[in-house]
Amino acid sequence: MLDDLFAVVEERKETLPEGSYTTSLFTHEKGENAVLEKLGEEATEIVLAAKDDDDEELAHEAADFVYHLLVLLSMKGMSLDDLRAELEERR
Ligand SMILES: N=c1c2ncn([C@@H]3O[C@H](COP(=O)(O)OP(=O)(O)OP(=O)(O)O)[C@@H](O)[C@H]3O)c2ncn1[C@@H]1O[C@H](COP(=O)(O)O)[C@@H](O)[C@H]1O
Repeated sequence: MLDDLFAVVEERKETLPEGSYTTSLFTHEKGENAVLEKLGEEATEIVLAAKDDDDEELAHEAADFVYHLLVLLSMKGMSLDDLRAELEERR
C-alpha cells in the first residue's frame, strides 16, 4: 500500500498533472518549504492527538504525515527502499 502511494507520488512528479495537490508540492506553487512546514505541523498534531487519546485523529494526522514524508523522500531522489534498508540495518 505504501508502495502504491509512493508510485502515485512518483508519477505526479514525472507528469505534473494540473489540479493535483502533489503536483503543487513539486512545483513553485507550494514547493519543498510547504512540505517541511506540513511535516512540522502534522508532527505536532500527532503528539496532541496521542495526548488526547484521540485514535481517529491520530490515524488522520499519521496518514497526512506519511503522505508528506513520501513526497519529501521523492523530492530528495530517495525511495521507500532507502527507508527499508535503514530499518533492516536495525534488526
Ligand atoms: N494521501 C494523500 C494526502 N494526505 C494529505 N493530503 C493533502 O494534504 C493537504 C494538506 O493537509 P492539511 O493537514 O493542511 O489539510 P487538512 O486535512 O484540511 O487540515 P487538518 O485537518 O489536518 O488541519 C490537504 O489538501 C490534503 O488533501 C493528501 N493529498 C494526496 N494524497 C494521496 O495522493 C494521491 C494523489 O493526490 P493528487 O496529487 O492531489 O491527485 C491521492 O489519491 C491520495 O492517495
